[in-house]
Amino acid sequence: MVHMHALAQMVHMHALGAVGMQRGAREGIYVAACAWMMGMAPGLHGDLQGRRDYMATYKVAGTTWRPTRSPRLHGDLSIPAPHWLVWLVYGSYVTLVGHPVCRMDCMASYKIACIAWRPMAITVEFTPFQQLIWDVHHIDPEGLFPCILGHEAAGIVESVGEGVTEVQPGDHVIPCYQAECRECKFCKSGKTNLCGKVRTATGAGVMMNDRKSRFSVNGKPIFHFMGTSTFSQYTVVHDVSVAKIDPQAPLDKVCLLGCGVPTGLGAVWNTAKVEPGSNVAIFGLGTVGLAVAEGAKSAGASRIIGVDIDSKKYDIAKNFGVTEFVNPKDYDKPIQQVLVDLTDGGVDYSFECIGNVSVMRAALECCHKGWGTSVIIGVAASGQEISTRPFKLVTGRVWKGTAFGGFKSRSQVPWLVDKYMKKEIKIDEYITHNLTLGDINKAFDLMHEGGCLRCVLKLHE
Ligand SMILES: NC(=O)C1=CN([C@@H]2O[C@H](COP(=O)(O)OP(=O)(O)OC[C@H]3O[C@@H](n4cnc5c(N)ncnc54)[C@H](O)[C@@H]3O)[C@@H](O)[C@H]2O)C=CC1
Ligand SMILES: N[C@@H](CCC(=O)N[C@@H](CSC=O)C(=O)NCC(=O)O)C(=O)O
Repeated sequence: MVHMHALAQMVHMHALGAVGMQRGAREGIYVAACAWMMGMAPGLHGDLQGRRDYMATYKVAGTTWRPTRSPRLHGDLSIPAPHWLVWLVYGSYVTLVGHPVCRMDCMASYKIACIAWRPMAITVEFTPFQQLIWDVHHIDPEGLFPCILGHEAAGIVESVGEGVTEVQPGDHVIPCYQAECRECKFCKSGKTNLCGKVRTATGAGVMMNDRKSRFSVNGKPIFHFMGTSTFSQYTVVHDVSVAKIDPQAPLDKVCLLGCGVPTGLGAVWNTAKVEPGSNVAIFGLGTVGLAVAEGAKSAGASRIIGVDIDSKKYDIAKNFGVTEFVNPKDYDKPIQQVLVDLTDGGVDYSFECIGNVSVMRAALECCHKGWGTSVIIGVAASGQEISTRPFKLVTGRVWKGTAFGGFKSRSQVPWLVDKYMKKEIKIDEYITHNLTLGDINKAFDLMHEGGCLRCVLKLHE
């Protein structure tokens, strides 16, 4: 009973938009409202017919939506059936095209909302719908749809469930897809930042206590995503999945500390433990790769070689510490050989920040014999496998991986926020675009053109 009660601990946070609200099963928690815009006609872009009286954003400054009833006690949303199609297609698109879509979408703080299933359909060019559905399940068994996407955000606690002690309504928080319970085998090991307490539930898109979702549309459950589902104005997360942060910190900036920036910094500081004077190669100069560069520079690396197929990345990468740039397209020989030749036998540390298994091999093989360490950060499509000659490991190279840069989320995200407030780490520099939700397609275009690192989407001006 006690155990069940503990599992029921949750936090209700109003962060972004939301989707349907549902009374919590046992814990008396309620949530959410919807955030999608009512102004546009449903149809091509899949606008949803949310019930206006549940457009509850009453604690969100500047909102035009006002609840006529408490969002805590009522509600579901009414979504016309055809929009499920849009939603599923969008979900498939995210899964197939990969994390850039998710990640871009996830940039949000309170005053900001992203809606997972809105206009994305227009960018989908895949054809057979059934094939898409098959791919959703085939490519990523954890990619359950329909769901509310989003995992990189910041917000304010709206209400808490019984037994929640570490956060209170009004607290500023960053949701943590990597939880930290401090009591499971993983947390107590001192060897990892992974947490086992709610992982099986978050991987299955449900809450831990009753294995059910807190979101629904027309009575049909909508899955949670990564235990966060931050593309909504309100969300429901486990209490072990929020880090309480300095209330002075600007939420529309520190939302980036929910994933990519800590991952890059932590890969260097916690996972690789780069020493002063090291040679470092970074494959992929998106936000994660640039955060690796920033971390490597602060760790005292002497050479930081950025590798990217987009030469435009070099100019920006210099500002994060990259000292040299290599575009694999400029060479006939394998990129690992290019790097070995450039560095008198190989680099001390390499980081794969793309999610490409061929590049992961190159990143390992460009490491110096005897000691070179390669850290896999990129998330490959589910089912993909890495390979190399075992001899590469026999002769002293080390292959590692990292999730959230090895940071213990609840303990260390507040520390990262403080470092940002003291100007010891960058955040603003990763935000290349600030757009409104209505411009979300433009944001996707920018991202695909390679000109966008992180785009923060505002729901309302
Ligand atoms: N392990 C973890 O905890 C986390 C992993 N990730 C993963 O890290 C990866 C990077 O994320 P972002 O920086 O946000 O992505 P991004 O899409 O912004 O950046 C990727 C970069 O790789 C470059 N690139 C693509 N193919 C390449 C190739 N063959 N050779 C060289 N460069 C190539 C692109 O031009 C781009 O600059 C993703 O796979 C993401 O899922 C992100 C956050 C946390
Ligand atoms: N479900 C995928 C693997 C997804 C994955 O590796 N996720 C990363 C976070 S990516 C952030 O943008 C991660 O840290 N995972 C650790 C975890 O505990 O989930 C698959 O099945 O391949």
